[in-house]
Amino acid sequence: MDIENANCKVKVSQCTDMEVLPIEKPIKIDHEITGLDILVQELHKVFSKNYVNVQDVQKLMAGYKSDPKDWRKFAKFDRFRYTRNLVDAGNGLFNIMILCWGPGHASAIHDHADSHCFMKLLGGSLEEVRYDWPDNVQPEVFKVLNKNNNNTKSAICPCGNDTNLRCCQQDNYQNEVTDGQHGGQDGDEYDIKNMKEIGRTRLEVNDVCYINDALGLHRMENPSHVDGAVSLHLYCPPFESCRVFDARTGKPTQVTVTFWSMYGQKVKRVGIFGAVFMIVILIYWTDVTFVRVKNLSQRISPTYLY
Ligand SMILES: N[C@@H](CS(=O)O)C(=O)O
Ligand SMILES: [Fe+2]
Repeated sequence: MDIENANCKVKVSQCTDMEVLPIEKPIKIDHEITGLDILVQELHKVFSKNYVNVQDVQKLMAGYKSDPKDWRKFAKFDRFRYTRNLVDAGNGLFNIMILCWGPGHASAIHDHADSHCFMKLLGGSLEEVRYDWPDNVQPEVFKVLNKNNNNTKSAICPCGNDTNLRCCQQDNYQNEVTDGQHGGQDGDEYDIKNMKEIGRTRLEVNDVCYINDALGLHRMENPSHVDGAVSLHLYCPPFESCRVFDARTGKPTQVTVTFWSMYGQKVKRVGIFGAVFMIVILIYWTDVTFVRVKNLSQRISPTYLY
């Protein structure tokens, strides 16, 4: 498999039988993209084709020069954790979002649900730490390739000498645990020191990087204690859940990814008190309706119903 030429309209594990094309290195930026809205338009054009080369997406993202006036309206920070803010849903073929990292905010070690993940730094700086898959957990792509973890990774890592399109690791998820099961068919034994760090990359404004499950796992961190950081992420195909890994043992947990805002509007969340309130109202309403129906039924046909 040659990830640099993978068709990112499909999951990574479905890219294994593609034709190998010559690789252009370093990736040249064909033309400058003059705004975030133009970048989104260009991405729609590219994704309207049957085949979308990983490099085409990298080039487009690299061709856009970060300008806060383009993305300020999407950049919504939270005090406690990084936020995911949807910019465009890409007709279901990709999604593009802005992530806002407060000082010291970080993601947990995660995978990318067999999708292709592109990231561009828009503001501040971020550090990406990449990890090997834990011994007893395998991504779908390794199962398909039927190769061992190490061989696969070294064969396909697209890192070149290009400093702008650096290979990096990152993930996307937020901290809503939806499934306490750990790994399904994956092994049940998780040893301390299961997570092996395999690289660190500092990203500066306008750097673009790419990761998928064949390249490993990662976490991102805003190393600044003072400044925020803003990054632009594109995932294709889009995914709704991924796995996070315990940094000490490598134990995986399935989590749902959520948005803090969509198209510049904060997503309304029902907190625990809101949920309890709604349940009380529902019980009250059901009870009132039941009594009404019961009374009505008694009037209509009392003997039949009782
Ligand atoms: N993949 C993470 C962000 S990162 O840490 O790469 C997310 O989508 O939330
Ligand atoms: Fe990520």
